Amino acid sequence: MTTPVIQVAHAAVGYDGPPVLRDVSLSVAAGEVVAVLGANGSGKSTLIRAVLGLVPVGAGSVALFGTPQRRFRHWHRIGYVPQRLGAGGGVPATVREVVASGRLARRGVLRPAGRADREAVAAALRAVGLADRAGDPVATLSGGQQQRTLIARALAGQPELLVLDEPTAGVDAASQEAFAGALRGFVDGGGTVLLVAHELGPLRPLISRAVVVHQGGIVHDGAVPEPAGHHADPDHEHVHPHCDEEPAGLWSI
Ligand SMILES: Nc1ncnc2c1ncn2[C@@H]1O[C@H](COP(=O)(O)OP(=O)(O)OP(=O)(O)O)[C@@H](O)[C@H]1O
Repeated sequence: MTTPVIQVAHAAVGYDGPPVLRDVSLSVAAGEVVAVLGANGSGKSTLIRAVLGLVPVGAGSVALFGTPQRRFRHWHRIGYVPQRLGAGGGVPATVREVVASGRLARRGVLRPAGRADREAVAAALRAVGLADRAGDPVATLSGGQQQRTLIARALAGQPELLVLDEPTAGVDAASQEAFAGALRGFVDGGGTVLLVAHELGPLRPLISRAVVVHQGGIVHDGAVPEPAGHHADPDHEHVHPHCDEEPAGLWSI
């Protein structure tokens, strides 16, 4: 059996106060694209932050690429795009500069960018469809394009695992499609993805597994459930019969 990329075992995770997640276990194998679903405040972001060591794990354990998280040092193997982070922030950086910053963990701050760095940045820009905006200040881009810039920054580091917190939230349709294409390229190249999502949209065909967080635990781990209330959608496909087992209402839109 190959070593899981992510292995969370019986983890309790929280901030000050009672744990947000209790006895959570999750294993993600190489090449999987796992969506973390759940209602607002259910703990989706907390789960992925715990995987990355950004929130302490009180009980249980987390391992990355087979190494206990507290001993894990190869963070360049992981690309992370946090939730709703403005790429512009008033900084007059160009799209290319922001994307190039994703190379720093690989090359070290003091070594000048080499050809491999420039090629990785160019490939990441092409992957998200922003090659023609490379020289533009990030602040002049739409919200969706700024989000794509952040995804390109993560891709530029050539990670093996991408962790994305609501990458398509509030993003225009063109950017969602561009992002889905970039993600497909990443997965076709052998990458592994863990992402939080409210609406899967064009990402849906890429998702190999869904994990639903509810009331502090994982209540579903398997096929992507149908979102509650979306059966009336014009593009809703009836790929399954209606049944009582459907975890309706467990992830809100
Ligand atoms: N930094 C923090 N300090 C204290 N409590 C927090 C912090 N971040 C989140 N929480 C709490 O943890 C719980 C889970 O939040 P989390 O952001 O993980 O949920 P979520 O499922 O990602 O929600 P959303 O869909 O709204 O992003 C919430 O009750 C939230 O208030």
